[in-house]
Amino acid sequence: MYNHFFSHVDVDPANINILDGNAEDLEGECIAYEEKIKRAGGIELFLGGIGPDGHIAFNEPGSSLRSRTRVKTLAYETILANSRFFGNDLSKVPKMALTVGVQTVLDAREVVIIITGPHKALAVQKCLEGGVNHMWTLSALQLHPYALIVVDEDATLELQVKTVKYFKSIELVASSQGFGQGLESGEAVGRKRDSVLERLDSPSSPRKMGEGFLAAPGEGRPGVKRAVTPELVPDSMHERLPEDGVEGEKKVELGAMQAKEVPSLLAMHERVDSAQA
Ligand SMILES: N[C@@H]1[C@@H](O)[C@H](O)[C@@H](COP(=O)(O)O)O[C@@H]1O
Repeated sequence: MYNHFFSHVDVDPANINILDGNAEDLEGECIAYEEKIKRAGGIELFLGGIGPDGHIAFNEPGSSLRSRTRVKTLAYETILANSRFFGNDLSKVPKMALTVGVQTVLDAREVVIIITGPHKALAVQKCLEGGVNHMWTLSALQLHPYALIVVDEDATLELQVKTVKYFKSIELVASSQGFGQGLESGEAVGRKRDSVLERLDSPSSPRKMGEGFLAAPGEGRPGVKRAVTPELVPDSMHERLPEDGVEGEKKVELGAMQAKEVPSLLAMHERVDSAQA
């Protein structure tokens, strides 16, 4: 960690906290680690990798998705994968490790996982295309609001072509619209939330709780009437678009397949209008 990471970034050594696998009281060490995270205000960014069996941190297959920092017995595959750090001598690789839990990772504000190589391709497929599953613990990230998985081409080998194309196309469209992968700072998100809450609570806010709800006839709560608000009148989406397209819209260069699909989607209203005529 020092050679490959900490020595390259501007970090105060006092702020480096690595679990001590040689601590006398291993359980105490794990409890203290969770407590330190809590006292620091939580993990801002969790950066990690996975094993070929899809484990995140050292949360081997079958780990509880609610797990926290604890002692974990390593799978043979993991011992094998980590033998490169021990002169390829299996007997020197520890058989147990201290690791943050799946829930510890899920609690981080943002998670970035870097996955390279064909030997991780099956794990990528299981975790991205399959459901949330404790046998492939990376899959728990499907529940995280800000998770980014960075892969090389080799790691995508087991994915469906459709999946790879899908992710590439949404990336292209998002960047053409000026959206990156960046996550706003916690403060900025907090400020935005405060201002929205303030607006909702403001007495001058046109919408108060209960207004605009549809109550079944005769079952309405006192003061709540069935009303057709302007929002409930169906309108045509295309009428909201300016004649010459959305202002500032950038041209999206899509592959041959999408190029055919996008214009037909944009022209959807025309088909609806002609069907109604
Ligand atoms: N605990 C796991 C390791 O078991 C795994 O090997 C590594 C990925 O490392 P790499 O991307 O170098 O294979 O991620 C985590 O740290």
